[in-house]
Amino acid sequence: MVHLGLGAFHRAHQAWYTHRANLAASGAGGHPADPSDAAGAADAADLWGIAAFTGRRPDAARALAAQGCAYTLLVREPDGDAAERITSISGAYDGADTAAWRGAVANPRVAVVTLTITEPAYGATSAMRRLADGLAARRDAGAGPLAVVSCDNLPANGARTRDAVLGAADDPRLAQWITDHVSFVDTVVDRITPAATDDDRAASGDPCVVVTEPFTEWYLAGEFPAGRPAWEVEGARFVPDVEVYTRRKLWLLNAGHSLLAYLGLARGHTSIDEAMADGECRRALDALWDDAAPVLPLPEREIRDARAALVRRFTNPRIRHLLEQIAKDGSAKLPARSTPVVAARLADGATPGDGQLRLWSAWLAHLRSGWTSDADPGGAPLAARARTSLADGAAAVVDHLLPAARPETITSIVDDVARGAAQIEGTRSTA
Ligand SMILES: NC(=O)c1ccc[n+]([C@@H]2O[C@H](COP(=O)([O-])OP(=O)(O)OC[C@H]3O[C@@H](n4cnc5c(N)ncnc54)[C@H](O)[C@@H]3O)[C@@H](O)[C@H]2O)c1
Ligand SMILES: O=P(O)(O)OC[C@@H](O)[C@@H](O)[C@H](O)[C@H](O)CO
Repeated sequence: MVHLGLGAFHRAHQAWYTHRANLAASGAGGHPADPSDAAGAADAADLWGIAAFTGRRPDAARALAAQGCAYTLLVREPDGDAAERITSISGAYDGADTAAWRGAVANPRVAVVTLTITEPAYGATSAMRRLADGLAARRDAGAGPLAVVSCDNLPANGARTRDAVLGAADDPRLAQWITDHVSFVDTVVDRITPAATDDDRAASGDPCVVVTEPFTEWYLAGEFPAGRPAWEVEGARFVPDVEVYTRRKLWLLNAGHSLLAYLGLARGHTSIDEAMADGECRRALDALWDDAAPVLPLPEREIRDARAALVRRFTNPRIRHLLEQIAKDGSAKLPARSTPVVAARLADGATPGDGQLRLWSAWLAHLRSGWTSDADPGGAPLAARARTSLADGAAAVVDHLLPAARPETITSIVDDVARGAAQIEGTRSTA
């Protein structure tokens, strides 16, 4: 396997599933061969190794390579940590090392490329060019078909990757080769994995430690023309279509996270569990979920259970998920987390939903006071307008989140969003 985006989540999720699949295959577990080394050990045929590339900076690759690519996964249970040594990553590389990248993707023993490159990367050209470049090297090497598996929090992430990579392939013959040989798998991934802290590193004695929660989920839909690890060993589910799971995850968990982040920051909180202890945030979360429930194509009972499970996960005081981390890149995240709910409600003749608009208001308040260009480069034009006035900011937010709505609908939503932000800020909506 090859991975792009060597962050915390990949190491808590795909690398862990692969590690466990290796353990099951070998009976004992072992360190697999590095797929970037074309002459790598053939005796590890049943084990899967991951050549993992960082996306933007070399630091994570250097630190991991310096310790032989193995690291500690701390699974934070409510009453203590369970530590596991993960050995599925077999090589860690600076993403800027284009020779290593091309060599890895072109290796005929590589069957799967996974991605965790964050949501904005799908609208930017650099990551998709890199992927197209690797696939061009694979075509030139005659290395055959493979699967590309996006593991980012986006609806139809496989289809979205395919469209973006075809857009980045300037040569039509490469685009045709990709269409004929590359399968883009849609996924829904779930495991709350906050960035590790200095305390976590000191306590574990591992500079590359990853901290995560016990819960984990992975739905996949698509073909693996060159094979794959037995991820089902740990419960990964291969399904014909992931759409319903996508909606449940993005509309409940991720939208809830974004609401708690923007409202929680405005109310002086630092982490998800702190925001959950604030009655005002909890009521806002319930209202957000109440709005999503009627347009979620799931039995009522399933939605109730999913909400209860999320309350348990969000209130885990041992997972300190920082609101600042979740608040990043709102301009790329909210169109997937809230827009479809509001659009579906409007299409059903319902109101946009006060709970959803509270999220939009909280985001507007954040654009006015908490936004920084490195935390959300794509939000710059919105923040500029938001800082001019609440009314202009509300219009910019609604334009961004609901570009196709009817003018009379927009006018009333803009007013509501401005009023909500004024209330969060304790100012007047005309300010
Ligand atoms: N952390 C979680 O709880 C979680 C859970 C489910 C899904 N995810 C998905 O995984 C993504 C990464 O989360 P994380 O916790 O690993 O974050 P992280 O900050 O630890 O790592 C992000 C990785 O993405 C890379 N990256 C960023 N922009 C890129 C670009 N333009 N091109 C290539 N690589 C790029 C970075 O270099 C880094 O390796 C999230 O954005 C989300 O879509 C995360
Ligand atoms: O990772 P992001 O930046 O897409 O979103 C922040 C969180 O909402 C997210 O990481 C969740 O923790 C995760 O999606 C849980 O599976």
